[in-house]
Amino acid sequence: MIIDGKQVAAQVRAEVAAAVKELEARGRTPGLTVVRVGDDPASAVYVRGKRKACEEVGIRSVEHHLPATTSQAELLALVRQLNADPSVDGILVQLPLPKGLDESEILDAIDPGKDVDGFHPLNVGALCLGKPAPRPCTPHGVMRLLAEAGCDPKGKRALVIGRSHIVGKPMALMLLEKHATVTIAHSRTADLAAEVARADIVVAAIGKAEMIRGEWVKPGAVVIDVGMNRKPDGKLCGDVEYAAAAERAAAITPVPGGVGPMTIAMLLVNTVELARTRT
Ligand SMILES: NC(=O)C1=CN([C@@H]2O[C@H](COP(=O)(O)OP(=O)(O)OC[C@H]3O[C@@H](n4cnc5c(N)ncnc54)[C@H](OP(=O)(O)O)[C@@H]3O)[C@@H](O)[C@H]2O)C=CC1
Ligand SMILES: Nc1nc(=O)c2c([nH]1)NC[C@@H]1CN(c3ccc(C(=O)N[C@@H](CCC(=O)O)C(=O)O)cc3)C=[N+]21
Ligand SMILES: [Mg+2]
Repeated sequence: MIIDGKQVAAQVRAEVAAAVKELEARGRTPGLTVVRVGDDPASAVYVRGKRKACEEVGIRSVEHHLPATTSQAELLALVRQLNADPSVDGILVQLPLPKGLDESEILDAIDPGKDVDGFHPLNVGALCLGKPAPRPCTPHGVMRLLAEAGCDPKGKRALVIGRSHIVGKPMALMLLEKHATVTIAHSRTADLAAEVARADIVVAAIGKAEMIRGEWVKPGAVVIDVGMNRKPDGKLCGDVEYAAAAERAAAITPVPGGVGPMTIAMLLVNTVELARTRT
């Protein structure tokens, strides 16, 4: 079974569009502001996708594109200006920031009530404690894909490969919340193949083209590929050796068309939710 992220994302966008209409009937158009500093190529793809999705569902989207030479003080000033702007419901500062900028100081400065990414320490803490708060879009989207694929994590061995603040760590917390037995692997993991071979659910969030071999996958496992890598021929591919893994997996997400579209859809969900709570 191929888990069709494009299709699920379209369904989520339709739900969001209905919620936007409701808010609009109360005179409230949700607004998302994206801040991009410099020219990270992966970020450019993401920004285009977001703009299009916002248009489709009726969210007002504003983009600030600053040069790579922007100073910490200038970026902080912009964040504070957006915090104070009542037309802004969600603020997203595109990561990674260019070298020399202090990412954590910027994320801390975002109003936690406008933190669409769920990266502010207060919202990370809320996730950790199981309290309601905006949730990081990529792992949130993965949870929705698992649900759509009929995969209940309860009691399953889940392996998350990668421990970044934006994907791996929150992913592990969300799987734990759904009662999976969670393992987190990373660059110092001793025997990755053995960890994969044990897992009922594998979430790969590494950033290394096709490094998870299909033959490692346990027959009947559910494989979620978060990776977004570009091959020498320019094509996108994931962190999992797709064709070989698909032969063994019960269900698997493709790249593109898997997790990526869901990340954007969940960003819209978070924006509308923030607008609602601010109304
Ligand atoms: N589809 C989507 O919506 C999104 C896709 N992505 C993609 O997902 C991937 C991961 O992103 P992100 O979490 O930001 O990446 P990071 O680079 O921040 O984290 C990568 C993680 O992978 C681990 N890792 C690196 N090499 C190995 C290895 N050989 N074996 C096991 N673990 C390893 C690292 O371990 P250590 O901590 O020890 O260094 C680290 O924890 C990227 O391809 C990115 O483009 C990201 C966000 C959204
Ligand atoms: N503050 C912040 N939040 C993020 O969530 C964030 C970020 N910074 N920086 C960059 C990464 C990466 N990311 C992607 C989201 C969607 C696709 C996506 O839509 N991918 C399409 C492919 C598009 C294509 O064809 O090129 C797909 O997988 O089908 C990709 C990448 C979010 N990130
Ligand atoms: Mg994808």
